[in-house]
Amino acid sequence: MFFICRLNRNVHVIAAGKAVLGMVRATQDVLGDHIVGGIASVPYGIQETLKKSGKWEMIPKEQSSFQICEGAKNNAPDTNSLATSKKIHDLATSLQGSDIMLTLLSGGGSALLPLPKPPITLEEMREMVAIMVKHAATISDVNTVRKHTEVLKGGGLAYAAGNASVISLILSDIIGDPIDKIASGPTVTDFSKPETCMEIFRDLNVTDKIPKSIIKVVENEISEFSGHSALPVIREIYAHNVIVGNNKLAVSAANKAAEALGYRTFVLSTELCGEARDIGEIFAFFAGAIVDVVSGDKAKFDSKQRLEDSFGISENVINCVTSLAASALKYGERFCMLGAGETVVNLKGNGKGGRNGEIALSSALVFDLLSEKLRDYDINILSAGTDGQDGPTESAGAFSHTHLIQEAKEQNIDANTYLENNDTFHFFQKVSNGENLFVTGMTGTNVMDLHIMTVARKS
Ligand SMILES: Nc1ncnc2c1ncn2[C@@H]1O[C@H](COP(=O)(O)OP(=O)(O)OP(=O)(O)O)[C@@H](O)[C@H]1O
Ligand SMILES: O=C(O)[C@H](O)CO
Repeated sequence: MFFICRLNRNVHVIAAGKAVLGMVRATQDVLGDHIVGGIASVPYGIQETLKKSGKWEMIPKEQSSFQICEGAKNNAPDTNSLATSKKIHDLATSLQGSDIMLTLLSGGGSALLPLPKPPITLEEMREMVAIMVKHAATISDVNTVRKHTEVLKGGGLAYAAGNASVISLILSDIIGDPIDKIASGPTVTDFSKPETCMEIFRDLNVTDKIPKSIIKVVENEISEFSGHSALPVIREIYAHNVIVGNNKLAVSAANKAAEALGYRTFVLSTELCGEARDIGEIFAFFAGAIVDVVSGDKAKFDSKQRLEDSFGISENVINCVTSLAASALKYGERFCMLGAGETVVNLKGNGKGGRNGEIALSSALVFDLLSEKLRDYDINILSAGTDGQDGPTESAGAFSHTHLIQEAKEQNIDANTYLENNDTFHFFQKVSNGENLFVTGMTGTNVMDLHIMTVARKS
């Protein structure tokens, strides 16, 4: 793509997402007074949290023409983020051809940039997302629908900026870094067809539950644009979209930190997805398979077989992990397996929890199943959201270990009941006074979830 724009005190910054405050600050440091103003839509409380944790390098410098607006409690669009979106839309439409709109985007941007297409209301958008998420829709599916039903998404923000030059710096929180899906792609030409929205509703079996106004907007689009892109392809010429970070960076940093602490490490994948509980069980069965190899016993309960049969993990990968771990453990070293990605939860209960709570608790239940075999090993798992928020909870995630379930039993807490009710937050809050909850507060970044398992022989 050929792209020229002249930097001359003409940069307007528009930022939206959980991780954009630090990005705003970095652009201020680099561009100085070339930035003439802007608006950042960020989550409630993030400025205070970052200040309290001493992350001053992530706090933007004060500038009267730059507004920082907080909103979207619990990552759901609200009247505050709607008001901010309207201001952002007005700013974008006021730009001239000689202006540069520097857009900073990260995950969480969808809830922070809501502007439903009439007659859809904010409440109906919230309802639609809640229904889809409850039926385990992936974020890609949710955002495909958002792109067709909201003004600023699916390239709408770039479109509003008319002839201004649009440059977007994007921090990815979606597997595979799809620029059109992250924060619902406000500056990316949308090539998805509106028909896909109806297919997604059908596949999730939720068509009847989706508010009528949303169905109507999608149907109108289908008849209006049938067979074409929802936006003129010419938008591509003006928008330059660049991924500036993703979960591979976070995993690589965690991997280096583990090595520095003396662990032998293995990265299972940075694209873990599917049902959260499966990922928890996979990690725990890997621990079982590792211990089987170290002990050389003919296992009573074959974890390797379980990894292959129930989760389709290839024999090659299992052998690779177990032999690496076994060679470390045999020589007194510790082993660390890392993974990252974003799972889904098929919500059946009415409890409070998140993907990471489910991963931690389901891994603990497998540890309990394998407790006899694992008794000479110190095995811990941390599963957490890099943004510091695990679903609608106050924690980033939770720790799991080989005696967690036993500990809970001794405290008359039944893990299965909590897991079945999707109530993992309360489980972890209750057991041992919450010592296994991982509470960080908002971190100022957002590159999906991290899962870390350490395995060591007990001394
Ligand atoms: N009670 C619960 N137990 C388990 N998971 C839940 C529960 N309630 C919500 N979730 C899950 O939490 C997730 C929504 O949380 P959140 O809005 O923080 O998502 P996110 O993907 O981390 O946000 P973003 O990507 O926009 O930064 C969904 O995957 C949803 O299924
Ligand atoms: O904001 C969003 O849409 C999600 O975090 C994915 O980027």
